[in-house]
Amino acid sequence: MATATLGAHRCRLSKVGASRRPPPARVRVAVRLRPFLDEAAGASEPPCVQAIDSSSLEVANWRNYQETLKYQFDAFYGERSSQQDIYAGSVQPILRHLLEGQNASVLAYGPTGAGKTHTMLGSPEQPGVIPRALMDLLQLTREEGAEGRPWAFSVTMSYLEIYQEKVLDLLDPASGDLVIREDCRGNILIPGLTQKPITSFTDFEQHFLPASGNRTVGATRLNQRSSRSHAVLLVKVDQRERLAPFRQREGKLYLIDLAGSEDNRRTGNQGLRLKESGAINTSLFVLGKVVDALNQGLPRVPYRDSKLTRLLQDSLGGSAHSILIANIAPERRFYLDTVSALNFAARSKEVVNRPFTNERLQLHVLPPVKLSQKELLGPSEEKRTRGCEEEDTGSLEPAAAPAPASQRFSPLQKLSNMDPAMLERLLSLDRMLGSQGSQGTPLLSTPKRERMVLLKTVEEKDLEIERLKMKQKELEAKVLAQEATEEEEKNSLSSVQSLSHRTVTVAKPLKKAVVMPLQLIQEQAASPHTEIHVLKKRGRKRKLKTLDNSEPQEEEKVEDCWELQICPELLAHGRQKILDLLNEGSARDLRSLHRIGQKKAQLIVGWRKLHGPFRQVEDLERVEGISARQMESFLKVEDLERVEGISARQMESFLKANILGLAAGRRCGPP
Ligand SMILES: Nc1ncnc2c1ncn2[C@@H]1O[C@H](COP(=O)(O)OP(=O)(O)OP(=O)(O)O)[C@@H](O)[C@H]1O
Repeated sequence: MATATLGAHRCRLSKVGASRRPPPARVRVAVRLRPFLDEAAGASEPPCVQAIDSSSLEVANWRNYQETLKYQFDAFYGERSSQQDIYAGSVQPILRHLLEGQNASVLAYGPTGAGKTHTMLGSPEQPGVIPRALMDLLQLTREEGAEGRPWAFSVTMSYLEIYQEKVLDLLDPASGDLVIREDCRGNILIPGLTQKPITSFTDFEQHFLPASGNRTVGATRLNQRSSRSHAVLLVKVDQRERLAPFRQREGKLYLIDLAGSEDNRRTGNQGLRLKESGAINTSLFVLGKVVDALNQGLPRVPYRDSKLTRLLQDSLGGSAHSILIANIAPERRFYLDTVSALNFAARSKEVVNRPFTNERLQLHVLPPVKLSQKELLGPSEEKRTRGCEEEDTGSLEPAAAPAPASQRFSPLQKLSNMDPAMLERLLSLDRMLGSQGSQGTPLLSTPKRERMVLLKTVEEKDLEIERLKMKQKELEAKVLAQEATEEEEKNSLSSVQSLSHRTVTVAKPLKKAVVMPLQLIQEQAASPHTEIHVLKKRGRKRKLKTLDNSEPQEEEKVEDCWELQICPELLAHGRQKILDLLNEGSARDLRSLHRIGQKKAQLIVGWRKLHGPFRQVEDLERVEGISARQMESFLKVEDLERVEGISARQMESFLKANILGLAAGRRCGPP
């Protein structure tokens, strides 16, 4: 007895960065054998497929009837298996991933007439995977999203078919061929595809049943109601965290009933049917090539060679938990189709996906809009007397259908000359209050006076945070400078010449309250230590000593001389930060730099106004006293012409004092 050894290659994904890649999840493969459609035929001929156990089967080898081909899958469902067996055994377990913001897909594959539509759709008496999954998913989201649970859920559905390489919206058949796109994270999108919100199974049926009627089916010799297209039901589960940090997740479930591969000698297809069959077979052929490319780790996976594979890009070798249900028929006349479907299934089981949680933090930073004091304070006294409600909704219209998000925030937009970070916090606060139920008073609906008080409090807190951050930066720089001095002393004392450098792990600075995309946070987390190399011996320096009023004289003793050596990346980063500060910082910001007092800060600002931006940090040396005339026209600060600029000698110590501190603060985000 020979055993098939198919799909022996392990799939290697073409993307790099293995350490940060999500854990792999192999495409799971189940095989379902449909019963004989004609019982009489079943009684007279044995099925061409034999079950071995619940996950393996054997097929006679047509080249040598003394042999059988054995196949091992994740599950094998025999003729007597019910719709519930397939659903509970293979599909239900992946639904939970959707509630974790991950993608999942179920594909029914197999030759025409082998039972794909029966498996996916079923009948009212024997509902298939689609109605069962929807029923469970809606139930799950209801339970998990109940009041008091951390997440709120919303579910939407879209339904499309790929017919002769056209993507058609089954919920809006008039929309024409749609385009498939990919976002920056590799998610496949179809702009313009109808999305219907569904909250109950009745909702789902209301949309799904008529849309199913729009699917292209036709009669062939092998199937009276043969699907002439690939049908894709997309169910999106959006979830929103009710409390801070207000994460949002999106999980997508693809339920796909593929059109069957067709041998046109047996289907007797002609004309349109033949053309349809050509498109179906071509896309299934490309599907096979995609699976092979993934298995062999080829650098190019031909996803774009057909609409079907383009759509399945994030399900095969992509980000979804995928299950392939290969449907096969027992009749001998299906033998070759059966072996070919089993071979495809065996290859697919080697494909490895990398599902990840599709999560982001809510960030609606509004562009700052400068408004007059009058606009800031809202309508006039006279208008104020009309009542807070009208004023605070920012509209004279009575409350109607919920406005789009951008409009809902319009009252806050009036105050948007504030720091965007503060606005974001307010919006989050508002959403939090809003999500507490209709009784809660969202911040934006509070009377203006209270709102202003709240805004002021938040502003004060932000200022305090800023002050603390400045202080922290100063302390960090001091500690580093002190460490450097201690090290210098230590090295001088021990006179260990061989020591060329030492590595210091910079104390982790407090995190700045910046909302960052999860991916960015993960990337930053991947480099846990910031290393600065300090104290490289430069040589020996003669110490000069001044004797009385005479000229400086050389002292006999020579001292070791040490210099800071910072890793070049950090050095460049620190310099850039200083440069940014010099070009964009206010006089107050500039004072956060070491060796820059109030007057020098004003001088720099004045210089910038006169001469344009600094091109490099060293341009500071060019800063010198500004003439009284220039001062009058630009600064109106009388005594700056007496302030000296920064000399070349001061420059070195200025850089040392500042670069280290600023570079050490690199993980805190932009200045
Ligand atoms: N497990 C099953 N039990 C009973 N009848 C089945 C089963 N599977 C399929 N059938 C019946 O077999 C016939 C063909 O099935 P179906 O239309 O699902 O095939 P298909 O693979 O979707 O074909 P096509 O690719 O041409 O659309 C249908 O009449 C269906 O009811």
